[in-house]
Amino acid sequence: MTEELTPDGRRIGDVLMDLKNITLRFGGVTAIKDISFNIREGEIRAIIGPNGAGKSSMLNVISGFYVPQEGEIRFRGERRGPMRPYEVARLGIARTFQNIALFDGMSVLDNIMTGRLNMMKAPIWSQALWWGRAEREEVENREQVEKIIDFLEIQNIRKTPVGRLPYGLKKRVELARALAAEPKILLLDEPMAGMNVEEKEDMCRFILDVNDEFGTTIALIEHDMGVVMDLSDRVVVMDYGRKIGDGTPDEVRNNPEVISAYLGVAHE
Ligand SMILES: Nc1ncnc2c1ncn2[C@@H]1O[C@H](COP(=O)(O)OP(=O)(O)OP(=O)(O)O)[C@@H](O)[C@H]1O
Repeated sequence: MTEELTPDGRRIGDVLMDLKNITLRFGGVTAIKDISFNIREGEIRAIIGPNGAGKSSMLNVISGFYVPQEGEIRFRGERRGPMRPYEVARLGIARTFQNIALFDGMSVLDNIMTGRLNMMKAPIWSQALWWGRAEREEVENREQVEKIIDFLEIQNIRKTPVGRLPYGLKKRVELARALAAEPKILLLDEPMAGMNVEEKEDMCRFILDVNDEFGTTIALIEHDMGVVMDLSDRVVVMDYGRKIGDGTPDEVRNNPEVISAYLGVAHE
């Protein structure tokens, strides 16, 4: 295994996911054009670009939700074919959504527990009868969920129905639910969208802490350039479905094509 230390002392390992020559079309629209990049173990990888650049499409390809017409995806060196959502979860990929997708009427605790559903191994009859393995699993699930609740500092709202929470906390609960699945790769779709400055700072801290404490690899899409540059180890820049930049935040910041295509637009 190759391992590198980042300037702030975090460990970045081998390539975890390798995407080669990915092309994705919707009818006549080519959302992704022949893009290759990889995600290394332990890193925080951002995908940025102007509106319509193809970022969400790319996140959906990574998560297995979209199957590209061309190209190859390897996860831990193994070629990944089309998969069902539960197979993706079993592989260790979890995500949050741009528009929060929680159960408003359910408590914070119950919402986070749903993140563990894919991990239940006991057969349904033993779950129904509450015996042996099912009971052990339930205890394990609760322990893991409690750990995450402590970690994300949401103990005081554990019984609150999610619908009553302010936006920033809902986003934190969504992060908690994704973490409950103990993912190898966590995909975050605009984790800071709609947040005020304080909520953004909290979210940034939690993302860094998750990466640090659990060693979770993180891929994210985010419009807030300050956040992206602060958080990420490497950044892929997309424009009109093409990749126009890929590198450290500094490399990307100084890439002329990126400046004209994206940063230029953002500062107009
Ligand atoms: N399900 C779909 N059906 C048809 N076209 C789509 C679909 N999803 C995305 N597209 C098109 O693919 C292109 C890329 O869209 P995508 O949503 O991936 O971009 P984006 O960079 O995430 O944009 P934004 O920042 O506005 O969310 C756009 O032209 C979009 O209209």
